[in-house]
Amino acid sequence: MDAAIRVTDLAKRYGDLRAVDGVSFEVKRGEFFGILGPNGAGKTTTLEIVEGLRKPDSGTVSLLGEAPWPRNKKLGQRIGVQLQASAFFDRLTAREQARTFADLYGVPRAHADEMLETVGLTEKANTPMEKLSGGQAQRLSIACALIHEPELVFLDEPTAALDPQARRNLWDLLRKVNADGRTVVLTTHYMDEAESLCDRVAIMDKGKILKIDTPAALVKGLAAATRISISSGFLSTDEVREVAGDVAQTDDDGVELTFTTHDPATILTTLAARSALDGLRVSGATLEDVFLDLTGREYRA
Ligand SMILES: Nc1ncnc2c1ncn2[C@@H]1O[C@H](COP(=O)(O)OP(=O)(O)OP(=O)(O)O)[C@@H](O)[C@H]1O
Repeated sequence: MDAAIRVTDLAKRYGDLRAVDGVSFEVKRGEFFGILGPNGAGKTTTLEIVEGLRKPDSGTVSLLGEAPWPRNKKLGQRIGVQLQASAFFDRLTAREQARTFADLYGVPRAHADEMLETVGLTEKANTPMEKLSGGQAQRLSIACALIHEPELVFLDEPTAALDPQARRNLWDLLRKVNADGRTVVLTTHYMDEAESLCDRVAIMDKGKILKIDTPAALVKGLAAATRISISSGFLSTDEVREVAGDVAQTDDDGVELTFTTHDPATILTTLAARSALDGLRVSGATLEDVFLDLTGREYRA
């Protein structure tokens, strides 16, 4: 089957800044695809070019088999773009916003109410935008992006600034959107979000895609395997290095001393012998380790 999105050698500069610097990737139909990277990596610019909102300096985009630029009316009905909540009218209620979108897309207004139900906002249908919580406003923006039942949905940092519970609720909603057969493309600077939701993740930094794979394969390909944390104050970072020659990356933030190792068994035995197991946490490598491995620096969203 043809790809939902095919991007080849995309580039976009703002003055001297290469915001997008030779980006290529493909998204399969039905896939949940994530672009993960810190602030300023170029995720939004990439997404806007793919959506047809911005013109690239060079490179090509095929979106559902069409060119999104210059503005392509055929695509409007087939894709959904989640707008930031700030793009709504404050005084309108959730239902009025959703109905406005239904009118814009020429779909029955009943769809607006169905979508509010899908995103769990029926109870807030008569609440004005300005009185919705951050999570509710994000849900409304997703409802509006889905109102015309697009094949493909773009979400730009959909859970930014939400509390952990609201984020997890929204994750469930996004999984449902994808399980309904829609292709979902999301940008995020949250590692755990990419890991939990996406079939495949493109790790982006400084305008370039460094690697694309499933979260599991990204982590598996990594040399650093196990992350061990113990309470601070039992050993110094120097002592950790002494105890275990095979230690990469130690960090003591005053609460926890954390390091990664290829040889957890030996190190855990040594820590036990020194009665330094207080607050012990052991975990496998995460996408944060992948980022560190790829860029040589800690991930700071
Ligand atoms: N219209 C613009 N004019 C000039 N520079 C821009 C413009 N839009 C973005 N940039 C710059 O291009 C770079 C990439 O920005 P972009 O918004 O694509 O990154 P991002 O990965 O989406 O980051 P964020 O998570 O902060 O939104 C940044 O350094 C940003 O400051």
